[in-house]
Amino acid sequence: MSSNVHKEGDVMRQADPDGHFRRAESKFRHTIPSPQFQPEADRYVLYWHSGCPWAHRTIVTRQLKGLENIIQLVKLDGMEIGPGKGWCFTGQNGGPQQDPLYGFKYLRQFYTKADATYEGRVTVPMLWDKKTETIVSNESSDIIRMFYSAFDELLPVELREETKGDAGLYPPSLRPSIDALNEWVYNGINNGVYKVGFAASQAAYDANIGSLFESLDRLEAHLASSPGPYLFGANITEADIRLFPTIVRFDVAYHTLFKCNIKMIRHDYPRIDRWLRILYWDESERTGGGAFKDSTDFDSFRRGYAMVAGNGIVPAGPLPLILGPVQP
Ligand SMILES: N[C@@H](CCC(=O)N[C@@H](CS)C(=O)NCC(=O)O)C(=O)O
Repeated sequence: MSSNVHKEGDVMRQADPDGHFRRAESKFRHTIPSPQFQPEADRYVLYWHSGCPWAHRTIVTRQLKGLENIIQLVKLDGMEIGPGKGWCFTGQNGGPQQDPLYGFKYLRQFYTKADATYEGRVTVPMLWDKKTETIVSNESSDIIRMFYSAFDELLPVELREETKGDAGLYPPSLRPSIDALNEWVYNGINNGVYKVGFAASQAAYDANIGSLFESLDRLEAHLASSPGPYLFGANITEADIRLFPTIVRFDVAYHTLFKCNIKMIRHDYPRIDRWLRILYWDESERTGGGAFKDSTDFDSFRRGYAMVAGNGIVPAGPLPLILGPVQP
């Protein structure tokens, strides 16, 4: 009973027959660097949609790493429901009218170009290789790790992970701690909101809502017991990158549209809220000039979640969408 295989037209069906949402494994898991995929400028293209939290982490990382001139970005700006449809180009929400490489209208066309027999879900983010004309990866957690260091030889010395040492995004000294936190944050929070929001039965909702808020409580406690301002101290790490897209959507989308409404970040989790605002409002060099703020499109994800989890009506609040800047 897994959601691994979804036939065309199943875009809106997210839960398994028992009402539980189970995220499918990503199918394309190649790596850069590898013999087939070498780091080169202007060879790879990242396809994304601004509503998607998994794509959001790759966009943040691209900017934090200064990869803007190395990895091309192409924005899908629509979602159509029906057989053969899904993520698409409309030209009406800040993206191009059609794909600049092949003139495709749907993301699905890349998946079937890469693998004519592909039957899995057609998801963003997706990293495309222009040279071999195939998908490198459609797994955000792998893509961000490639971005940390695979292209470092093409970047100025000060942006390389080797130069940054313990201040890097995924420094060897912190890897076990980051991995451990990622694990429960993914299950309880990143994917936790989806297990609640896509639950198709009361039993599935009831089974998952508690662990989401227990995980948020645990996160608040983690921040209370750590030096801050970031999850692992004075430097932004992978743990912050992976958490941010979920937390920045929480009050304005998940709380209402996904029924994650036992508590709100801004009213009930002062340390998480502070952490969020420090990242969001930072437009200094530390964030590549605003990687978190620039990549956050509140309207896009409010509209997106209203469509997938509601009837398309976008709730007005809470206002403001995010509280103001705070000093780190
Ligand atoms: N494991 C993937 C998940 C990506 C994912 O689920 N993306 C969603 C958008 S937020 C998607 O494209 N959904 C379309 C579908 O499931 O049909 C990753 O982290 O990259």
